[in-house]
Amino acid sequence: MKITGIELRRIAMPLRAPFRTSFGTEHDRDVLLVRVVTTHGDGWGECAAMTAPRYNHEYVDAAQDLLRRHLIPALPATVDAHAAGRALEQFKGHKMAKAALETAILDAQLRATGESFASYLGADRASVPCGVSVGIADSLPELLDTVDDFVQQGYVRIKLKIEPGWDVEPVRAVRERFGDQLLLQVDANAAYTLADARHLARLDAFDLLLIEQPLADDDLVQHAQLARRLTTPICLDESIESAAHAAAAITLGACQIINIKPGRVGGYLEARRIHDLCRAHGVPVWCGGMLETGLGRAANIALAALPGFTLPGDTSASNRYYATDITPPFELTDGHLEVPTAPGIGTDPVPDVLAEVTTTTEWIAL
Ligand SMILES: O=C(O)CCC(=O)N[C@@H](C(=O)O)c1ccccc1
Repeated sequence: MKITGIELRRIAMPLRAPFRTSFGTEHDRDVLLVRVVTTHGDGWGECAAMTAPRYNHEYVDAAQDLLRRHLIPALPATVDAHAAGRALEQFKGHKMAKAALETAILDAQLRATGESFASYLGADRASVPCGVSVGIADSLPELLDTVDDFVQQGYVRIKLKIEPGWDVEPVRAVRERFGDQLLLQVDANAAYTLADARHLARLDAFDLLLIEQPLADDDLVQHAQLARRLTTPICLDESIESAAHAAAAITLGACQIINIKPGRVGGYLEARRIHDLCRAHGVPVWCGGMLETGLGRAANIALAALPGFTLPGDTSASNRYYATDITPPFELTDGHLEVPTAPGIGTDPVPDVLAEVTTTTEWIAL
């Protein structure tokens, strides 16, 4: 497949409501989309990087700059997703920028061969159960109303963002209101230290599925020490940027579950490698989210349909974050989303909506 040019497009996506985590509050997403134009058709990739480097070290302006200056010029004239991945290995880090480019190339490649992401990646399900991520609220009543709304919509799992000062009480309130049957987990986004171990152990009383990324992203050893002091399984997110990281975390006992985000790990090929490794070790995985539009969401749903994804992911419906998605919306049915079956990622931007939200476009001829 020969690439004739690549479009770097920025879109402004206002969130339906502010989304607060331990590292800040998101009000809108400034999203970088990569469109690869090839001799066999187009492909789309969505960059997960946020406006500021708060989730991890990446941010969207840096991703676009890196794509323009280094990643796109490094692509071989004739390319497929594997060749692109190999070509980009010469550059350190910046997994989200690399993932967006590799995904766009994989999308173009699969649209040309007529194969869906789900089929190519090895999905074994036609729909996936969906969890939802609930931000830090201003009060317990507000939190309970939000959770109630999502439970009524049919979400099969609730994830609560936590931080010091907002952890045990919100979890206790949700458990008391919604009972012990509700699948419930928490996400700290690295807000705690090992000194908080005794406090975090108080969460063991609430039968949580997992506690996600309690400690710093670069500290597997302390996560392993914390794991020995909790009964709640530890799930890692920010700490796992590759299959090698996943192998080290499992070997050290730093986690019992892994949240796989294709952007964070450099793309869907590495995401599948992590899935395969975890499956071989009996480590459950689930698909995390970065507030993706329908383009990234479509590819994530396909990934979430692989056999080792045994826990509901953050693959929520489009309307969880956006009043109008740039693709036909993904809508929950009985707590599940249908896995796209059309070639490639299986969906396309709606031209008028995309034009409406576009802030800049940049064309790079190859
Ligand atoms: O549903 C989604 O797409 C978001 C799920 C979610 O909570 N993402 C978190 C996270 O740390 O995993 C997040 C990432 C980046 C920015 C905000 C929130």
